[in-house]
Amino acid sequence: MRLRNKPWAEDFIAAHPHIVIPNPEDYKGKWGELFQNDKPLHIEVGTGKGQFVTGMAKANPDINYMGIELYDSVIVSALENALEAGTLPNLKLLKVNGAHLAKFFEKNDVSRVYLNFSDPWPKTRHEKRRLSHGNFLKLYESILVDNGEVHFKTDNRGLFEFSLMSMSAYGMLLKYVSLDLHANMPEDNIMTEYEEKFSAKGQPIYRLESQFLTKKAD
Ligand SMILES: C[S@@+](CC[C@H](N)C(=O)[O-])C[C@H]1O[C@@H](n2cnc3c(N)ncnc32)[C@H](O)[C@@H]1O
Repeated sequence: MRLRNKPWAEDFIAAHPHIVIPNPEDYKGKWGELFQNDKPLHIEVGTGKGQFVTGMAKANPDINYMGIELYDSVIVSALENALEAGTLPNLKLLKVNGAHLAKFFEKNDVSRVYLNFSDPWPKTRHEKRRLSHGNFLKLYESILVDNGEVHFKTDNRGLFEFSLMSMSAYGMLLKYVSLDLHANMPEDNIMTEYEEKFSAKGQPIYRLESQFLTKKAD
């Protein structure tokens, strides 16, 4: 059943606490207890309707996935996608602001961060809201394992260039950069909703993989 009536979203979400975690602060430092295993945890910040995390969870049962989304009205669609996909014990959703990740995760909780088609916030005065701004990178570093990675896809050239510069200025290693992912699409690429929409229009998809480097002691 597809829910169109968004006022129902809150109740629908609350009825599925095994997928949309109602008390994420309880698992800080011990997410393995929730998943009942010690597999690595990969999170997507700004998961939208969750097509990517659901597809990744199906394709990679040895990794735990968590889709993080700000809005009830959007995460309800991710929940519907997760339910339609059937039993995926390695998939959870969190309805929280990505700016507050440190409330729910601590160092070594997360092995990889995905940022897919993040809002570009094109005005310079809003650049701190971009999910690849240095302040967000610092936050990701504080919850990732040593040498943890950030994987990023976008259709937006301005955001892509900003993110390359931001990650490079932060001292991250740029491991992979593509200016047209679909020209030579990796077999294991899982498309997001936005990726499908923009690539269908013939727009190039930019992608990068970057890695935090362990800081040497002085
Ligand atoms: C443009 S959509 C992309 C959705 C999906 N990742 C995709 O590629 O199809 C960006 C999503 O990020 C969410 N978002 C933006 N800022 C966020 C934040 N600070 N924390 C969590 N989600 C956020 C928005 O609500 C929106 O659903």
